[in-house]
Amino acid sequence: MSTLFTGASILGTETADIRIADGLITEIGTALEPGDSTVVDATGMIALPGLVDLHTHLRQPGREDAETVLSGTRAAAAGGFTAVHAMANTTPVQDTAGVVEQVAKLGAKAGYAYVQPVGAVTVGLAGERLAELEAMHESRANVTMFSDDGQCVSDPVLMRRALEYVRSFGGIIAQHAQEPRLTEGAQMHEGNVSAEIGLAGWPAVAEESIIARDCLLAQHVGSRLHILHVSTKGSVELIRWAKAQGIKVTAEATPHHISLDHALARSYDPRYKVNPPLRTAADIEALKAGLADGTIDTIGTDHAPHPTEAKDCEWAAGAFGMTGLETALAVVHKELVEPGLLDWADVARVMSTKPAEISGMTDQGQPIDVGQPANLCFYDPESPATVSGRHQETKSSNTPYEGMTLPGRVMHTVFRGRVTCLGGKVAE
Ligand SMILES: NC(=O)N[C@@H](CC(=O)O)C(=O)O
Ligand SMILES: [Zn+2]
Ligand SMILES: [Zn+2]
Repeated sequence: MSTLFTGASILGTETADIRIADGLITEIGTALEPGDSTVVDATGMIALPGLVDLHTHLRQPGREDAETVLSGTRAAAAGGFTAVHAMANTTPVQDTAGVVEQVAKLGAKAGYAYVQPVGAVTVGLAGERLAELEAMHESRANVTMFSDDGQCVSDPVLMRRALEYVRSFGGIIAQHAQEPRLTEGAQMHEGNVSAEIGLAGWPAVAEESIIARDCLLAQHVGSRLHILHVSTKGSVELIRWAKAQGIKVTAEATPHHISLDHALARSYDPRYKVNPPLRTAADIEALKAGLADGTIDTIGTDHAPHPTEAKDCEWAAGAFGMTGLETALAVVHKELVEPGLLDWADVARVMSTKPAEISGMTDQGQPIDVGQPANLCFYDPESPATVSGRHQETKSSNTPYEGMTLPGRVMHTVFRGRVTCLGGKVAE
């Protein structure tokens, strides 16, 4: 069985037909004969390697009311993703070989995207003692990335030990950079809007001080560090400095931090409540410039589904987090491609090649070439779509883009040769 995608523009440049069979790309060329292939029209669409997200909350085990591995990977397929990294803040926490293997197994069973579990750095995300990092690495889930995301590994000694520990097997620590003492009770970005509306502020320095510390620790012990959801201009500057020193640091920005700002909190709608908080226009500009010059390596969605009751309430009681898998590519198109900061090859880099490389994946993030695994995303850049949380694949409706029109949409997704999304509809 083979499928022929016709007329797509590969990374926004040459137009070609792409044939896939047996999980691989078997032919690329112009005016290919259909033969007995199923033909899928991709005219005018941008063909990208399947997107890879290093930062996804799938909520299973524990919060299946908000998301499951199945619903979350269906959302991934709808968003053009062929691999997601399932964050460790589940219940129970992904801090043992048993739990990470269970999550990987659920991913394989669902079949919509590669599910790579992230292991917790500390037992129960409690920040007190290291989890079984090596056992998780050696398990069938083959964990290489570890994170207490949701919590910061704030103890510098523990952070140092974690960095040292994973160095032996080429692992990486992904830090949620938030000095907890500086953010006690914090509700939103600390600035003129928080002062005006009377919500407790989360200062930029709470993020920047941890990034500075951890870059120096990574340098000291010679280990790899990844900074999750970078949100401030100062953070971008620190990471640019660290990279110039040769420190092995990589960094991520989310679609929401490059598109939305703290003024939205004036609505008191907890839909805009997220950790780290939405920042200022100047921070947004710095993040975009950082993505354009490579200081920021990846776009990570931080897809964080929450059930209605956790968001349908007053701001202070609302949960932190926003969904993002199904809007990520269109937001990147709008915020980075339309203004000319990135071209589609850059998008492939920040949303597929780089994240796959950071995680050490070998069959994702590959170029669109004959012989490569058939992991593909076809995006129509001229088909605006209005976001509706209720109509998304994710179980939760806490999208910050509700009612907004984004400039394009993912039409087809192929995961290891399986068409997981066709014409904007996720396969059954
Ligand atoms: N980003 C968030 O606001 N929330 C995330 C945790 C996290 O990414 O820190 C969640 O798990 O809900
Ligand atoms: Zn986080
Ligand atoms: Zn997260």
